[in-house]
Amino acid sequence: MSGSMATAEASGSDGKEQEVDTSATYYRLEEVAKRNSLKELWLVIHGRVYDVTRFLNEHPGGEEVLLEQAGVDASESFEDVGHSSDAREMLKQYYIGDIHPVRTITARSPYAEKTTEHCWAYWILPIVGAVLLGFLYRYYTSESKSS
Ligand code: HEM
Repeated sequence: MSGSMATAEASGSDGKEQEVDTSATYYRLEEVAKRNSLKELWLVIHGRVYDVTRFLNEHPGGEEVLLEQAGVDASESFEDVGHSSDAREMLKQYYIGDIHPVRTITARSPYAEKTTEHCWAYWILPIVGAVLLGFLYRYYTSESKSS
């Protein structure tokens, strides 16, 4: 936690460069999804992006399982296998960046709320208009009857 915050703070000032061991690179899920072949194979485990292209032949679990998870979030499959701590240690070698945090947040709530607001406006305006027209119609018809 504090590590990533330090990175974010330091990335703005050039003087602190030596203190920053990992300047975070962010990828979007769409970018990861494009690397889904034997030529180039990326996958996501717990929000981190791994380029496992050169690991395919070396994976003790075989390249087939990695191909199945190519370009997608493989966190669940990775955990289901119960990989050893050695395997987790190996992840570091293939780490290339993180999944973009902003996109994940905006994709969930604020946009969804906005669309509902729009829907309401689209519904309410015609209804209010129709009710007003109804009243006007009744007003005029009752007036013409009484006269
Ligand atoms: C970069 C990511 C990965 C690394 C570094 C990695 C590493 C390893 C290692 C070192 C082993 C040997 C057993 C162990 O030490 O736990 C292993 C086995 C295995 N892995 Fe992975 N793995 C990765 C991703 C995956 C993924 C995404 C799957 C998807 C299902 C997977 C499925 C398996 C299976 C089925 C085995 C065989 C387990 C067994 O023989 O008991 N691995 N992996």
